[in-house]
Amino acid sequence: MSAPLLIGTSLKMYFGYQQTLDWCRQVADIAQRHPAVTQGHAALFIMPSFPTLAPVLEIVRDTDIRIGAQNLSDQPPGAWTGEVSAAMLAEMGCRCVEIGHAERRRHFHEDEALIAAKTALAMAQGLSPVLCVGEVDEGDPGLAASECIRQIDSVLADTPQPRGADLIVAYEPHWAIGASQPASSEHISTVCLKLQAHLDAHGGGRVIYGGSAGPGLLSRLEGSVQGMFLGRFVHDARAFEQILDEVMTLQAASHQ
Ligand SMILES: O=C(CO)COP(=O)(O)O
Repeated sequence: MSAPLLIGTSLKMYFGYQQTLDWCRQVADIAQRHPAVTQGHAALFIMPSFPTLAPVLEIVRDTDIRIGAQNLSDQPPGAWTGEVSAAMLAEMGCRCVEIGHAERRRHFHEDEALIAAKTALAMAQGLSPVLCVGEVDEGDPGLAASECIRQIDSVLADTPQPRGADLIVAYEPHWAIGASQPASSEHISTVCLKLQAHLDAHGGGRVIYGGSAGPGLLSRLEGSVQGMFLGRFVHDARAFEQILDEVMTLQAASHQ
């Protein structure tokens, strides 16, 4: 059987505390009964805000949903007021962590050296980095892929290989985040296939797409991505279910 499609989301800073827990209960319920998940065709991950990590880990305890943080410190534990270490995230049961999102690069001036340090610490603690890469402005997909490969190589230069499935690269063109619709399917497929070929040749990893993704997109991408990184368009948890329905349809089609 092929590897499960990765279907994940970051809740960013949209939801309140109780709202996050309620939404996670809904998704956990979907995960426990949807055949895409129970038959191993989809693997889910959720990245809620820091204060909700502990109760969310408890909510998903009887599921295979992976929980991750949206950020971590670039430093080992110590005198870093307000920061959260990779070690603590791993200890509490997180299995992945988001690194280098466009919003953190833009608003918090995160550069590649910082993103590389966070990635190395996450990997050392056994957390799967969800490493976000993407071009700033809309343009040629070949150039976009080259820019993303440059970002990947810069960040991963000093991390050990093979990385296998532990590395998730989220291709998120900055211009398609928070937009009314995702990048074109042709653009996404061209870039993601190039990134996947690059990872396959350099230590492994899996490429997923994010940026105004929602129901319907996975089907249009015809197998050119290993999953999706979702935002606003799964704030209604029923959209998660629709996307898992698509996973089942794709799975059935691949056996015809
Ligand atoms: O940045 C994203 C996921 O991390 C995408 O967010 P939106 O789907 O809301 O544009």
